[in-house]
Amino acid sequence: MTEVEDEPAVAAELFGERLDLARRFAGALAQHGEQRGLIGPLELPRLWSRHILNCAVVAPLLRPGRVGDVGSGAGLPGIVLAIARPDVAFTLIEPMERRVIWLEEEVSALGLDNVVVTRARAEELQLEHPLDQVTARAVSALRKLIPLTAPLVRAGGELVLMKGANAQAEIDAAAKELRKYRVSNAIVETLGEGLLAEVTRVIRATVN
Ligand SMILES: C[S@@+](CC[C@H](N)C(=O)[O-])C[C@H]1O[C@@H](n2cnc3c(N)ncnc32)[C@H](O)[C@@H]1O
Repeated sequence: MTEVEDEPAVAAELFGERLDLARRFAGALAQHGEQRGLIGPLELPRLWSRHILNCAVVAPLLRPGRVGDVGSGAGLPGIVLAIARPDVAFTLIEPMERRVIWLEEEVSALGLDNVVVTRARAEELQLEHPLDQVTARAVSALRKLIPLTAPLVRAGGELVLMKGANAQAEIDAAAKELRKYRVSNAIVETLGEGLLAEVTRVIRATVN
């Protein structure tokens, strides 16, 4: 054992009996991701440890209910979370046609019956039922991400936004937007410490 736990055990715990689905998704992304413009070539060798598992550690934060993933792109974190949490209904929100096609193909190939893919810019989306939680990864800085995500969430719901090491600075810079969109209790939470090669940071905040 090195300074991190052994990754197969972490993956088995996060995905349970759906570990094979996660491996199939990682395999598809490794095979087609670069050619379809979903993932850079430098990311391929660390796809499993730095992308799939870094997204999967967010899964325990989700409540059974309706979760949207804004800017799903390659399916990170949306598809990974949908594999890990079959009890949650996911809406993957992505405006780019070729990425939407990829997401729809993977949802169908993996047989994910808890996922709907919606082609839209998040700020233009009209939802019949607001979401319980919204996730996003690598979409934009928090002050720009708040107007895209908070309006999709019901009062009392939550934002769970994957961020880098400067997450707290992003919260500080977004004070005006947090107020305007009635988002409170923004905190940075670190996930996967001692479990993953690189920790995952999320900003969690309540939408009022
Ligand atoms: C850098 S990619 C990140 C994709 C994925 N979340 C990941 O971590 O690999 C940003 C994604 O956000 C999408 N996006 C950009 N603006 C958006 C908007 N207004 N609403 C929804 N998605 C948006 C882009 O099309 C793109 O797929």
